[in-house]
Amino acid sequence: MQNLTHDHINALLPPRPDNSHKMTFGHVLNIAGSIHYRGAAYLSSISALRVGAGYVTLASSPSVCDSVSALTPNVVTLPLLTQMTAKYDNNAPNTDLLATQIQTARWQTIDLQAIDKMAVLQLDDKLNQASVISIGSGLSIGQSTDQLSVNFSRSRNYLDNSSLGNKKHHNSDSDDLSVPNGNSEFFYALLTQLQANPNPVIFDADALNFISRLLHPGNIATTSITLPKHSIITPHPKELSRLLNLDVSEIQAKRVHYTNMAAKQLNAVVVLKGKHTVISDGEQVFINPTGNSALAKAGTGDVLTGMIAGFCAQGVSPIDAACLGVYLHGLAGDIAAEDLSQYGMLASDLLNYIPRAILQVLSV
Ligand SMILES: NC(=O)C1=CN([C@@H]2O[C@H](COP(=O)(O)OP(=O)(O)OC[C@H]3O[C@@H](n4cnc5c(N)ncnc54)[C@H](OP(=O)(O)O)[C@@H]3O)[C@@H](O)[C@H]2O)[C@@H](O)CC1
Ligand SMILES: Nc1ncnc2c1ncn2[C@@H]1O[C@H](COP(=O)(O)OP(=O)(O)O)[C@@H](O)[C@H]1O
Repeated sequence: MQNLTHDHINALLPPRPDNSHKMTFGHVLNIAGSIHYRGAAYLSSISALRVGAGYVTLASSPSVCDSVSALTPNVVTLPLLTQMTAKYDNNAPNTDLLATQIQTARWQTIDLQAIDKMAVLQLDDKLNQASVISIGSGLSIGQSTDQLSVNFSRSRNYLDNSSLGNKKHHNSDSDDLSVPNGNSEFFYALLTQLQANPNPVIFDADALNFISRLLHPGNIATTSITLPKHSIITPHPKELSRLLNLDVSEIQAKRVHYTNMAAKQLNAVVVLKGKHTVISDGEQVFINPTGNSALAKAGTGDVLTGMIAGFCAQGVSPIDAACLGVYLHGLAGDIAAEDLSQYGMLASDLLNYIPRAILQVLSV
């Protein structure tokens, strides 16, 4: 077990070669945000750029993409299935009915067919192109009203039934996994799609809650799931308690033990958030000394997810990216609190202090 230090973090910072271009520093695909959590999509996207990623694409519902674009010119957006949303969203909330309508429509309407294909291929291309994928910040666990989830689910149905590729069809009925609604189906489809992805994948917030539901349908642990090879998960204590099916008090009493255990069980880097955040890959364990109560404010976890993704995009290993992200996130909070107080700092303020934290680490 090791405490993170300035020197350690300084040594982990990725190089910035002079002879470089934006793709030298990697591409983050951030699947985030939903109708009530637009801020999370913004915070997790900008923070990836703030730590040096060259390019961030936000994949979300059209309305979230619009909101984020209105706030910042720095994020590229991928509105999922825009045309289908416009055509169908208000008319037919039933996913199966929609899938049928789409199947019918694509033979009747040449434009719609082209648009559908383009939209689905766009997302598939981005999954393959991205150097790192982050998923979950503000991705609502709500029921069928969640626009993004329903859209993605539709896109998978469409993709599976179309001639776009030889995608394996996910038949939820024949699966051990519980797939209780469209959102889980959406996440399961994404998880399946990501199995073969060789690049890091970061799961946060509601993505973790989906994983918990797959692990413990009806609170009975009946199955195991496999995360992509280079996964990082960033639970707060309640989220880890859901993942491990334990009480929060039990997790908090043995933070190092359970972080390590989860890392081994899920074969992932685990970041257990809170004061003295614990980071483990199942072998090494790091404890973070930075941060203060200014960070106990809505949205700071979304900033952390983006920071870790931004370092992964630059080719840093998952465990090192987690250490860099956590330490600099806390340090940015410490510097911000000197200016703004622990009372007054906002998650959006934290974004502006990330460069100062990096400068401080570079100065050792
Ligand atoms: N601007 C935006 O768009 C924002 C969007 N956001 C997005 O919203 C989504 C849902 O986020 P959320 O905050 O509603 O749910 P979540 O964090 O699971 O809390 C639920 C309950 O869990 C508990 N609990 C929480 N932390 C704990 C801890 N450290 N230790 C122990 N327990 C803890 C606590 O329950 P209690 O203990 O009070 O019973 C709490 O009431 C998510 O996708 C996120 O990305 C947010 O980031 C905010 C800004
Ligand atoms: N008292 C504290 N001291 C240090 N860090 C904290 C403190 N409270 C919260 N944090 C940090 O702030 C972030 C909060 O993340 P999270 O709980 O996911 O919030 P949200 O979902 O609102 O973004 C985590 O990185 C956590 O470690």
